Amino acid sequence: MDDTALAAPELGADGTDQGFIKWFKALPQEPNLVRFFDRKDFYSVHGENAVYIAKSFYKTTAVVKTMGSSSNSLQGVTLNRNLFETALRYLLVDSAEYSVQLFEGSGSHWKKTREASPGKLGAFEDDLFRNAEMADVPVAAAIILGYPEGARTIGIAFCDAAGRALGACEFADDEYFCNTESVLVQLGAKEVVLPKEGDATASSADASRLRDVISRCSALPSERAKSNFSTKNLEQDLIRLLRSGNAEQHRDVLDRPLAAAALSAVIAFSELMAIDSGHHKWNLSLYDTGRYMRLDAAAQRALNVMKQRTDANDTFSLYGLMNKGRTPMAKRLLKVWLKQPLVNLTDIQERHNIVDALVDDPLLRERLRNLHLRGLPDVERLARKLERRKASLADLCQLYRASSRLPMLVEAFRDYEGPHAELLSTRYADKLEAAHDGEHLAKFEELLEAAVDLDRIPDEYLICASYDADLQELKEEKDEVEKTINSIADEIAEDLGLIMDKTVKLEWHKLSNTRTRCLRITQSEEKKVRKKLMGGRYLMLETRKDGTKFTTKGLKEAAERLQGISRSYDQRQHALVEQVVSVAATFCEVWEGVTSLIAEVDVLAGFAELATSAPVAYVRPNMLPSDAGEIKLIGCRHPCVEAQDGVDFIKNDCIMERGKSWFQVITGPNMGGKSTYIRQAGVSVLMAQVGCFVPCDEATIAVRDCIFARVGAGDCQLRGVSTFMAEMLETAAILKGASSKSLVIIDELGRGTSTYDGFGLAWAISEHLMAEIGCPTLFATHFHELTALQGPVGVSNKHVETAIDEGSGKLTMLYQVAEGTCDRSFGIHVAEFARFPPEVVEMAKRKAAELEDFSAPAESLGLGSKDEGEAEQAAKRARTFMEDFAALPLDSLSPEQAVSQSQALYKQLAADAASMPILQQLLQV
Ligand SMILES: Nc1ncnc2c1ncn2[C@@H]1O[C@H](COP(=O)(O)OP(=O)(O)OP(=O)(O)O)[C@@H](O)[C@H]1O
Repeated sequence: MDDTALAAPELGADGTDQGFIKWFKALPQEPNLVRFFDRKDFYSVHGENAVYIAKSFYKTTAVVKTMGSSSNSLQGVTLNRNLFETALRYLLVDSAEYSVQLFEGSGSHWKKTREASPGKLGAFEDDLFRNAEMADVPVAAAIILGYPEGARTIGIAFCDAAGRALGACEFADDEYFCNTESVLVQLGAKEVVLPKEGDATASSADASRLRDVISRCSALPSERAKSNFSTKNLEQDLIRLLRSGNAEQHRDVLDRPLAAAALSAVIAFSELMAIDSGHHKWNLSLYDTGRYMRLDAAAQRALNVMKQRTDANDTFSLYGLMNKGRTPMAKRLLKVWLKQPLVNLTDIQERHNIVDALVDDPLLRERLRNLHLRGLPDVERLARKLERRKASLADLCQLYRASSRLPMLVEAFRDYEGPHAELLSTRYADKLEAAHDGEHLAKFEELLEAAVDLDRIPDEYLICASYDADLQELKEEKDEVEKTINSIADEIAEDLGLIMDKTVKLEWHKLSNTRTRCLRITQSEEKKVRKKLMGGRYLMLETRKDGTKFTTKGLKEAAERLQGISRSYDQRQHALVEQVVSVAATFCEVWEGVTSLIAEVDVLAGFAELATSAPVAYVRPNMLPSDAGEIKLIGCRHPCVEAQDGVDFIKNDCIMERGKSWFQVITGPNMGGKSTYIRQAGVSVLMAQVGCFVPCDEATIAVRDCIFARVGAGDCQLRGVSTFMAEMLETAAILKGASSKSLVIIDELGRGTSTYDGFGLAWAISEHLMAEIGCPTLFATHFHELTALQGPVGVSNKHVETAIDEGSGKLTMLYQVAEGTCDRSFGIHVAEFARFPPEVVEMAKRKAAELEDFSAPAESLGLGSKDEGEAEQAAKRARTFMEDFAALPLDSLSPEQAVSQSQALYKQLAADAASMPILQQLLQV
């Protein structure tokens, strides 16, 4: 943000108006709504929002001014245009948690002229994206819940304004709304319309769980009256909205009452009927929930799919890592793809084929990325502007620039001679060529070449005179008068003995509402010619420090003529721009097709770039049908961890075979690399199904229909779930949604609890996954007891290896995942590390096997006895120490925590030993 953006403009008289304050205070209070007031040269925000805006954007409340008197006062803060746009972007797009209203007027007369919310940006689109890329596709959704025949059923519809796509579907869901959650994640909905509480048919428990799901998916719930869900006019509305003009062919949607109700609500919310330019432009489909891989919000988070505000750098998230596209369209498409990984084997392989071609042919990749795609404008947004007839001549010229690149793209594809030549030809070259033929974009280019004065670009965007006879005539007249003005000026200069453009200049002078031509001379020149100037021929206009302005009757008349002609010329320009825009708008459909091809090529070329530029090159995964029982990731890495500076990543194999190692339990110390190992497997599967190569040396992946991820306590706290049990039960319920074709990743379930409840549930979940679902599962846990699991799917126990340097006592994480269960003497290593006397460690080692059995007699602790009572006491104390030590959840503590807690126990023991010579003796040996 620059300094000018931070200077708060002063609130004027309007702001202090008592009428305004009274009127403002009477407005209904609505949470998450920010009202802006357009005060012509700046904007203002009032009340509580003023403080919020000041803190968020000025980083100080000093800019908040109190208006009015003490009995009737109101806080206000002002924003210049830049800051207004920044605030809008934050409220509506980045945080996507607010609605915004803009009021225009003065005094106490203000009218709401525009409003927007995260799922409906239309009214502010130009302000939002004038100086910033549109990073997301704004999708609005509507949900209605019903219980036909007693079954909990969801109707959901969405509106993707950018892609002009409407969709709806209806499905049964469980009490945790797992299916709804994955559909919301797939759609990337920013705002979800729901029937107003009270109006809704949903039970209150269901309604509140549904709201939780919506928030978990980072969408804003937006309540609307039940009447918005009425389907009374739906068919008529669809006839007007749909490209086909035919509602009948959408009986698949219309005959599903809840889907249709949700569709009505999303159409009403997005105000589609009110936007004439959108009529007959929309496509409607019955949304197939099985079309894409399902990811719930927790899986998205666990796999770091999307960027978080707290990410220290871009490569922390998969999106940041994979976002190598050159155009804004590619950036948006990647977000959509990451939410909608493919499940159809052929479609996945087709994307891999294209990436393959681009990996194998670096020249083609280079040509596409660095010559033809780099610097392309946001064609998608420009085309939409054009469609709404809001495009300027400059916008059309941007589209012209994009259009002229298409033949080069075609040529680049045609030059490729590798194994995927036919695919590149049919998928891109042929289509782009057809879009650019004489009937389509070549014609669009001709139109602009004929219409736009290309010589004046980029200084001015004007229709060229030759395009229109009237304009030509006006231009000639204008040139003629300008010539006259110049010769009058020359003649004046000669008369005064001055040199044009040196000692005298021809300039503009503002006279009330008009401008006229004049001559200006400096003060010192004025002294020399003052006599002549005062001679009556010259009319003095103004004398200031920077000189004296004057004119003559002839010059003034000529300037007036020029003004008249200029006005007509400008009007003609304006009319012609409108004409050109409306002709250009007939090409919108072609642009839509081109946009999606460019975006796709750009994303895939970015994947190829990532695959080749990663610290270790990625490989093309061999994809198998989803019923194949095999996921083999050889030399697998976590792409985000690997990409961090200074990380020397240790690769691991993750081989999951049905019947052998379909269910893997990974144990090992905290910070040992368990999470990274299980997440990198999930990330690789996700990347493969998005169409990307994978961070492995070799990979075979049976397509997954969904990835479920559950992460333990950390996540629980984040979500504010009241009890740990609730989280566990929810996990058990959510896993009902998994099938044998899913991938389940569970990380440290039950961490933070030492109760048997946690373990019992972890066991129950595992049993359920193995016996009932049979899906490949990676389970990182500190419950060693889970390693005793057995099942027909094949359980494989793994552990992450650590090493203790005997000399320094330093514990090193090797990050190597090895077969078998974790070495349980880890706790003893920690004790060594904590510099326990070797004898105590020795004793602990001997007793390690019996740790659970604390009934060992005193002698077994090797205490011997002179005095039975004292020995007994010492043994008792030693046993307590052993009990306490055994109870430390060493595997779920960091090494530092383990050491400090062990040391604390030891210190206590040593202190108690002060009064127990036997114990003292033992500790000092
Ligand atoms: N294979 C690896 N190669 C290099 N560094 C790794 C590897 N795996 C993990 N790390 C590093 O170790 C850190 C801890 O790893 P991770 O979170 O996976 O451990 P964990 O055993 O799951 O611990 P926790 O139980 O605390 O989640 C990671 O942030 C990463 O920096």
